[in-house]
Parts: sequence; C-alpha cells; structure tokens
Amino acid sequence: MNNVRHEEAKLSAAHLQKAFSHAIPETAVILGSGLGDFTKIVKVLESISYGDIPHFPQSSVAGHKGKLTIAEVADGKNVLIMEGRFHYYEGYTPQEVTFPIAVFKELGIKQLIVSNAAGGCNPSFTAGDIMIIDDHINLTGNHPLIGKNDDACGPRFLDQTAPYSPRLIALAESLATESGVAPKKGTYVKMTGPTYETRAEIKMVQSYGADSVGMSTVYEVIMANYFGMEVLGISCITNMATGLAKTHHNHAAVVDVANSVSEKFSKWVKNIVVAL
Ligand SMILES: O=P(O)(O)O[C@H]1O[C@H](CO)[C@@H](O)[C@H]1O
Ligand code: HPA
Repeated sequence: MNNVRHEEAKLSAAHLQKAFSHAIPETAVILGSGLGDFTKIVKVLESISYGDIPHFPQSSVAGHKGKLTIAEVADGKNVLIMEGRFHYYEGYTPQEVTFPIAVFKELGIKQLIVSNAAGGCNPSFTAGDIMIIDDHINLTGNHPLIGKNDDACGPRFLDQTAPYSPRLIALAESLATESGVAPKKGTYVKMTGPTYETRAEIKMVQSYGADSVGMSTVYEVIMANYFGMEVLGISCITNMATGLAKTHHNHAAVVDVANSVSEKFSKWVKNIVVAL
C-alpha cells in the first residue's frame, strides 16, 4: 500500500476547490483541543463540515468541531482553519490521521501552523503556559510514511533535522510580546493515548528530554515536512503531566484550560498569519 492516499487526496481537494467560493489560502492552522475560539477573532467567510468532504475522516473528540473554514485575518489575507483534528487513538491509521495534510498539499498550502493541548513535563512550566515546539519525539511505534513511497510526493528517507521551521519560530518569537504571550520553547512527545501517562512514563519521557506530552501533532508534522511545507507548532500546557500535577487528569479540565488561554493564543496566531 502507498504511504500517501494521493488519488483520494486529489479528489477531496478538487471537491473543496469547487465547494469554497473563496480562493484557498496558502496558510493553514490546525486547532487543538479547546482552541476553537480562534475563529471568534477572525472573520469567518465560509465553512464545510468534514462529513461533506469526500474521503475525509470524522472528528469524534470533545473540543474538536469538525469543519474546514476559510477566514479573513486582515485585509486581503485569508487562512484555512481545521476546526478539529483526527487522532491515532480514535482508531484512525497514521495515514488517515494525516489525510488532511495530503489534501492541503493538493490545495497548495505552503505553511502549516499546528496547535495542541498538552501536559507539561518540564518542571519549570505551569498550566496555562504556551510552548513553541522546536522538536518532537514520536513514541507511538507507528509512522505515517510507512508504505510504498511515491517519489513524486516526497523522499523515501526524510530528513528531520528541523521539522519546525526556524524562520517561523523566529517570526512567532518576534510577535510574542505585542501579542501578550511569553512562550517557552521545547520538545513535544507524542504518545498514542488514549490513556494519560503514568508517573513512570512521564519520568521516562523527561529523561528523553520531553518538555510537553500529548497524543497528536507529530504525524501531521511529519507529513507536512514530507510535502515540503513550513511548519510552526504550538503547545498549550493545559496541565502539568502525571506526577508533576497535584490533581488527576480529565479531558473536560484540559478543554477548560485551553479555552482560558485561547484568547491570547488566538491573538498571537492571528498576528503570525498576518505577518507571513
Ligand atoms: O492534541 P489535541 O488534539 O489538542 O488534544 C489533546 O487533548 C486530548 C487529551 O485531553 C488528547 O487528544 C490530546 O492529544
Ligand atoms: N498527556 C497527554 N495528552 C494531553 C495531556 C497530558 O497530560 N494534556 C492534554 N493533552
């Protein structure tokens, strides 16, 4: 089996190009759990439900709305927003999780901003912090590029020296203060979920150098790298990770904290998109 569902991605992209009345922007944003309020500070122009896009998976997680939206961030500057993502633990294969990225490639997306809710493993972090992802660890034992490689899509052996664009990181940092954020920077580790981690697992990933931990993002980033997109990654630290947290975890609390940082996160992301 091919690692990229290229023909289906082309069909989905062709459908979207016809269904949207606005031109598809060159920048896309994926909103993580509880970060959906980004659409409140931009001018939403039009949306299409995932259910109406051929071959698209469906969101099943609370805090993930399940639609693709074009919105205006400034005069003449639009952005494509994925309101909700797909996770490996939902039962999707890594190829299904990253199918939207293959569609983005067909739509001509050049820059991808990915966001997530994550646990903080770095003891200097606190819940409510925002972290620029500058590297990642894929601890899932699976990979979206497994399968027969189509050299026309991307290389068989993809370099991962800088999965997150140094240019976009510098841009995000330069706009932080005026946007009201003081971002940390660090390494995100992707576990499969759906369980939150044990204390021992967090000790292990800390020893690997993880600063934040979650159940998403990395497959999307690998696929975007494969297609040559520039990637910016942002974690909202919604809780300290297991063993560092004083309380037990639950998804409603994750979404609540993400909602509470959503305003400053959104302002920052908007400023970044405008500056691109
Ligand atoms: O990574 P996002 O989609 O933001 O969601 C995070 O929040 C959920 C757990 O509360 C998991 O899905 C985890 O990955
Ligand atoms: N672990 C994994 N995923 C998460 C967490 C966490 O502590 N918080 C939000 N998403």
